[in-house]
Amino acid sequence: MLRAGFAVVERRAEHAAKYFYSHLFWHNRACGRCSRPGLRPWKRQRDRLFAAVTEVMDRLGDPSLPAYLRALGRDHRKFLAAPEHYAAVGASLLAAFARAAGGAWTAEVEKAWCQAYSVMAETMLEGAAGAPPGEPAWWGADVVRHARYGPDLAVLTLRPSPQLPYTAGQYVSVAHPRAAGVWRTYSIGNAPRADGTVDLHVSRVSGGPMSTALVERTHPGDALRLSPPAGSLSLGASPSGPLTFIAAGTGWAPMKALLEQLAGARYADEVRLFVVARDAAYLYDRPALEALGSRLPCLHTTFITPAPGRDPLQATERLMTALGHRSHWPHHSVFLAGPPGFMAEVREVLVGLGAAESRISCDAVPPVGPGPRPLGSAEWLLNRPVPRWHNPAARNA
Ligand SMILES: NC(=O)C1=CN([C@@H]2O[C@H](COP(=O)(O)OP(=O)(O)OC[C@H]3O[C@@H](n4cnc5c(N)ncnc54)[C@H](O)[C@@H]3O)[C@@H](O)[C@H]2O)C=CC1
Repeated sequence: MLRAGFAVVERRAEHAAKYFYSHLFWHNRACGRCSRPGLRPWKRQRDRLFAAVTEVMDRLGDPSLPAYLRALGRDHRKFLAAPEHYAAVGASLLAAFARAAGGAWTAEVEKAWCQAYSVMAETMLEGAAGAPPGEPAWWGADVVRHARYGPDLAVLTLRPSPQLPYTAGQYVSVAHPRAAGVWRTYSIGNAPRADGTVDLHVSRVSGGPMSTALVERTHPGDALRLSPPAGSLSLGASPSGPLTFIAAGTGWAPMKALLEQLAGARYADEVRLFVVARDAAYLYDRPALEALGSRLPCLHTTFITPAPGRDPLQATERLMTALGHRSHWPHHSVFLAGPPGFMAEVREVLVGLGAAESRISCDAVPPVGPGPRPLGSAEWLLNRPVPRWHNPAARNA
């Protein structure tokens, strides 16, 4: 019943999202300043709200749902989310769903949604209350270095205080004083260091407030905020056997962190690395890679870019060819990071080449750019899109 009700609402997602935010801000004007809808395009707001609810719908009945909601609640501490905010959001969400669903929103559907929402909110609050003792809701982090690589790329080195506990491959959400009310997720681009600093690799997204602020308007001395680290991408307790790492664009960041960890462990088995970039100028971290190669002699790196003047996606085609020329995929553990479309495509090809699905590790990343054009209902019915994966343990409203 929950799914049926939501399916009707989803077809009028934009309308429901507009109604939701208007209702929420109208009825809770005192707490609405942090993310007034006018600050962000509706389409993107709609995508985030519905990606989050869709994720919950997809996991209904799945034993992983409570853990997912607890992680979401723990992460929402950075918004200072209190029980009264959950109640306000629930009231507005149900009002918006009822409005969008029209006659399909029966008393039974409403009752089922009320019950489901209160269980979800309680589980999230439980997650918030169960955060490790002493864990702050966010970390302050000073920018100690800001390196630009062309107009659209930067690597920032931050010093969080207190020290941020994390494992190689994890990510954090970032808030910036010049992008009010926005939290965005970035993978940490280094294995834990003795001095506690962390690197974030940022590719500017056109119209993206956070990536633009981080690339263009951030300087040493600026103070950012970081959420608790999250994500399940990891080498595991004792990696063994041949390993393949595939990175596209700034997806290089978590791969670099994992490779640094391997180098620290003096890993000696075969390690392949494919670095894919939209052009040669985006192979921005070659000196670090060379240094890594000298610490990890078993590392074999292939750089892949499109032919000069060709579409950036040609790099993905070239990668596929290169992957096809390699063998022994059933024995390789594969680690993957990059744009969501890239990861989906590569995963499919790897499985076709014989790689074991259970040995392919990646953290899905929600889109940071504008979403696709909303579907018309006919298109929706004929070709219902696969919901975009949203990992709320990390990715934020
Ligand atoms: N943990 C993770 O998985 C991480 C993911 N990312 C994501 O990686 C992306 C990096 O963005 P940029 O550095 O600007 O990369 P980009 O847009 O320059 O893309 C790099 C290459 O990826 C391939 N590619 C891009 N979109 C594709 C698609 N839809 N289908 C197939 N291949 C595609 C192309 O070959 C392109 O040359 C962002 O979406 C970011 O969210 C970034 C860091 C960590």
